[in-house]
Amino acid sequence: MLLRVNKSFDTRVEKSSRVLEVAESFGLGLSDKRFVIYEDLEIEVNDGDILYITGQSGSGKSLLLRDVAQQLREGGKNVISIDEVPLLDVPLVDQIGSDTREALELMSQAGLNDAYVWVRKPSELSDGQRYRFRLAKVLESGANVWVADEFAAVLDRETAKIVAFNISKAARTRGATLVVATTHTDLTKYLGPTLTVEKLYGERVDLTKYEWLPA
Ligand SMILES: Nc1ncnc2c1ncn2[C@@H]1O[C@H](COP(=O)(O)OP(=O)(O)OP(=O)(O)O)[C@@H](O)[C@H]1O
Repeated sequence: MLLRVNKSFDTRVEKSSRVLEVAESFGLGLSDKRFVIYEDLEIEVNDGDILYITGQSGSGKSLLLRDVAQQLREGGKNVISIDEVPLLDVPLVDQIGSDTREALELMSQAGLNDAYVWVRKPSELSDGQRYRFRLAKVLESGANVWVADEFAAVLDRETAKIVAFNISKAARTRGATLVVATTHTDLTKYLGPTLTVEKLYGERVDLTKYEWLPA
């Protein structure tokens, strides 16, 4: 599916006296302009693709990820976003999988390998543990597009790499499309993306396609 992304904002700011002070002190022009982040960016996303969106904070990763998710949804895909996974206030092992075995399998795939954690409720977990549980729920969801903003940002880098490898493998196994965005650029080897999108300053975007041969 060929997606076209356009995104721009009005740069009009509220001219309070402090804003005017800042503008004057730092030579900031306050005339109304368009702030263009994406202009006719074309991205081809097919079933089973793995998109790795990187770029500095504020460069436009989330905007792109949300737009891609929305267009795929409009194209009839069943899209799940890790941020939207609802969690129940019961032990983890009771809210995933059709039985205990499957529950543990899903959580292990998402990098949750600790029995102590399996019997805890989401509210008793660290951010990183909760993130991995959400990933496990994504694996279980049966959706054909998996979207994760701030991907693995709350994980230490070693765990992030393992989780990236596991989720990518799970996506390939299930034929799901995976779209992740993060400032971290150290996951290419582990995700094995079919497309990397590096958002640079202004409207600049670097796209790199990879040929990936299933093992
Ligand atoms: N509603 C809005 N009005 C004006 N500018 C906006 C609006 N929403 C986002 N922006 C601008 O668009 C740019 C991209 O935002 P986006 O959230 O996609 O960044 P990001 O790369 O995901 O950053 P981060 O890694 O910090 O989450 C930012 O510079 C932000 O200021």
